[in-house]
This record gives sequence, C-alpha cells and structure tokens, in this order.
Amino acid sequence: MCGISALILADQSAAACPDLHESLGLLQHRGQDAAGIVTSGPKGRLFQCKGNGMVRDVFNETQLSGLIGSLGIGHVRYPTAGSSSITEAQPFYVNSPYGIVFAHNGNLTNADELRVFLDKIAHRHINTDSDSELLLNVLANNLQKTGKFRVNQEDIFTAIKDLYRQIRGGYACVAMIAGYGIVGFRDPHGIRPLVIGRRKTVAGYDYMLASESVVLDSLGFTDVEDVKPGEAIIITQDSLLRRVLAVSDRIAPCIFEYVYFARQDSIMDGISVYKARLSMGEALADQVTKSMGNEMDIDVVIPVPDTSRVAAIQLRKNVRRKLNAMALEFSGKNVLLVDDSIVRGTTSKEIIQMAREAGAKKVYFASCAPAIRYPNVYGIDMPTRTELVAHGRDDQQVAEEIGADKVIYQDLHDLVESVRKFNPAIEKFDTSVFDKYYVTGDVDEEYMASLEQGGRSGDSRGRLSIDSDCVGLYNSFNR
Ligand SMILES: O=P(O)(O)OC[C@H]1O[C@H](OP(=O)(O)OP(=O)(O)O)[C@H](O)[C@@H]1O
Ligand SMILES: NC(=O)CC[C@H](N)C(=O)O
Ligand SMILES: [Mg+2]
Repeated sequence: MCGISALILADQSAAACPDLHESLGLLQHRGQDAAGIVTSGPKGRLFQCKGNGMVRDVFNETQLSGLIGSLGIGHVRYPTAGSSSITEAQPFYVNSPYGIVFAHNGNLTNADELRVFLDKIAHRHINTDSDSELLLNVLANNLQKTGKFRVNQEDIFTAIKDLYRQIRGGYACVAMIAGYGIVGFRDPHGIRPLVIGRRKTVAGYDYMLASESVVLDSLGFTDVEDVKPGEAIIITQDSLLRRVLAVSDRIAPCIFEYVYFARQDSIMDGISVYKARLSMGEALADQVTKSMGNEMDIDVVIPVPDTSRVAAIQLRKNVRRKLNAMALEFSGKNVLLVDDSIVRGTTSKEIIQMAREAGAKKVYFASCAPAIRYPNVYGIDMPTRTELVAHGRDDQQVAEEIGADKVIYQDLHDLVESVRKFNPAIEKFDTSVFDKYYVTGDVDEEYMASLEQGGRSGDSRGRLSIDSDCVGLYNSFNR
C-alpha cells in the first residue's frame, strides 16, 4: 500500500514542505519502505528528497529546508510492483512536457501492455519495473499530444480522460506540474481512496489532497470531501476545477481499507473507519455465537495487539516479541483470540502456540475478515495464492494449519453490511481477496499464474531488488 498527498498554498512565499512532511508521517502506516517529497519553487524549479526507509529516516532538517516552494506532493511506499529499490521511490519525475512529478497509490493490472505501448508507440524510456512510472508516462504522453506551448486545464482533463481508457487497476494519484499547480484523480471504480480539503488563510485558501482524511483534519483543513471515482481535480494559484471524467456502474472501494489498512480516525467514502470496525466486531460476535452453538465454552476474549503501525516497525522484529506481553492471560483458560485478518497465518500460528505454551486449554481464533483466498491486485501488498493460508483450505484445515481448535471467520455479507450501513449509496466494495471477483474484469487465471511465477513485469514478487544510493537512475557500482 502507499500514501499520497499534494498541497498548494495560497501564500506563494510560504513553504509547502512542513505540512507535506507531516502528512507523510500521518500516512506512514500506508508505506514504510520509501518516502519522498517534491516541491515546486521559484521559476518552477523542482526540489526533491526521497529515499528508502521511514519518514523520519528519509528527511532531516537540512533536507527539509531545501525543499522550497509553496506547492508540492509527497509519497510513502509499500511496493506492489517492481522492487523496493530506491530508484522506484516516489514521486517520479519526467521533464517533458512541462515538468511533471507524480505519486501513485494502487496497482495496475495491464502494466505489461502499457510497457509495450510506451516503448513501441510512444517511444518513452521506462527505467524501472514500477507501474507508477508507466502511469506517469501515459499521462505525460497524453499531455504531449496536445502540442501546446503551455498547459491549460482543458488539456489536463483531456489527458486524464484518455488515461482512464488506457490503464486498468486500482489507482489514486497526485501530480504536480512545475510552476503551475497540483492535480489529483481517482480510478473510475473508486478502489483506492483520495480526499480533498481546504484551509482558510489571510492570503486565501490552501488546498490539500491526501489518501486519508486524518491528514487534512490534523493539518487544520476543513470541508473535507472524497474525490469521486473517476474524478480529476486541478488546482492552480487562481482556480480549482473538478470534473468526473469516467463513470462506472461498478463503484467498488476497497473493503480492506476498513478492515485493516486505513487509520481508524479516518473517514473514507463517507464512512468512519472506526465505526465500521466496531460494527464488524458486533457482526463477528454474532458469528462466534452461531458457530460455537451449544459448545460455547470461551472464558476469555483477547485481541491480537494492533500496535500503532508507525511504532510497530520498531517492535516487530518478530511476531513473538510483539505478542509476548499477553501470555499471562492464557493459563488454564479457553481462549478466543481475535484479529482483523489471517493472511499467511504467521501471526495466528505464533500466538496460538504461545497461548498453548502458557497453559491455555482450548484456543479458538476469530477473524474480522472472511478467509483470504485470492491475491490483491489493486494496491495492497498481499502474497500470492499459494502463500495464503486459506487458499485451497476449508476452515477446519486452516484451524489445523495454524494450530487452533477452531477458526471462526466473519461472513462476507456481514462484513460488507458492517461497512455499507454507514453509506448505503455504495452498493459494492472490492472484496476480491475473499470472493475472487475482480471489478476491473481483466484478472484471469493466466494473470494469477504469472503473479505466482513472479514473471510479470510490474510485479514485485520474485524480483531482485537493485539497491542504489542514487535517486532516479541506478548506480552502476552498486550492482
Ligand atoms: O496472517 P499473517 O500473515 O500473519 O497476517 C495477518 C496479520 O497481519 C496484520 O498485522 P501486522 O502485524 O502486520 O500489523 P498490526 O500491528 O497493525 O496489526 C494483521 O493485523 C494480522 O495480525
Ligand atoms: N502500494 C502501492 O500503492 C504501491 C504503488 C505502486 N504500485 C508501487 O509499487 O510503487
Ligand atoms: Mg495485526
């Protein structure tokens, strides 16, 4: 997963960087492999700082003070395509046309096709395996076709409208055109989230786009709204224009944002993540009661710790260390462990073993999400089918695999309703990891098999990471 943000300040003499930097800290849970900020300063000059690691590792005071300019964009990355090489840290930049920088949350499912198109037809050099670099180059190519000396809003809308026809997958994007303004757009199915807000200042309104509303709330922005599926927004010093450029009858925001990914203090597509999680818990309680029936013998319910993900990276040297503090609760009891999800089964297996070592009599495991049996192809870094503990296994077999006496999964319909009841206007969610229904319609057996082989360009699995301390191009001496 990734987090993105974009900011344009009303006061052109002020610096966008401090707020962008803070926005990335607030989005850190969405990506911990790399972070980057690009700002646009006087004469449209672009200033960049990006690298591998957490936000606090990538930026220091000196670097931040060098990021001058009143507009900019930022990114935190958890790769789903390409590798974790620093060369794929975002934002990406192309100089032609106009000087564009770009940041993307999501994952494209037709990356192979785009790569060929950009090479053979558009004659654009792609230097990495990142699908986001492809996306940027499709946008740049579309803008180039206008042949204009200076860009205008209509041209940008046309370029994005064309892009909607060319690319497939999940994507929320922000871009900045040097010295001109910021742009945001969201895929026609609304799979990945993006919000916009404004902040009144003496100089006028500042505008910010971000993956999650928590960023805008924390930075004092108000009138926070979701960018609509298929909508593009262009903000310059003088204007804000927004337009829905692609309409889909299959709106399907990613349900996993509510289950696990988003911060609980965010509101996404009009739904409080916190309230959705409470409601999932209620539905799961019913499911547990139903599934235990007359054999209900649970003495204690224990949540698997959900450490703040920002801090967790420090604590997460291994699963056991993370879970250690809970062992005392288990002795002599029938325990129900509750987690948001079971993916590979690593966490559940480990904590169940710990519970048994600590003297638990019976250990049941309940998951707020249904069984995850299929990969995510829209921007959440999940393993391939064969690595998923529930793939090809029924509930009983999963229980055996993770060492539980019983596994109780949330029912998919209940999960959807737990979220949907807060915004019934959303008829569907992307639930592909549970039911194999991929809303873009292009994810077939061949695609899945290629994910497993790690052979598809644009897929991170099975690929070597080419590390380099040179941002933008590979450093030869490190290879
Ligand atoms: O079956 P697995 O492959 O172990 O994956 C599932 C676990 O991964 C996540 O936790 P994680 O430890 O990543 O982060 P958290 O502290 O935010 O819960 C999730 O909350 C589950 O606990
Ligand atoms: N998780 C994401 O949103 C990743 C964005 C993009 N596919 C990358 O790998 O950089
Ligand atoms: Mg967890």
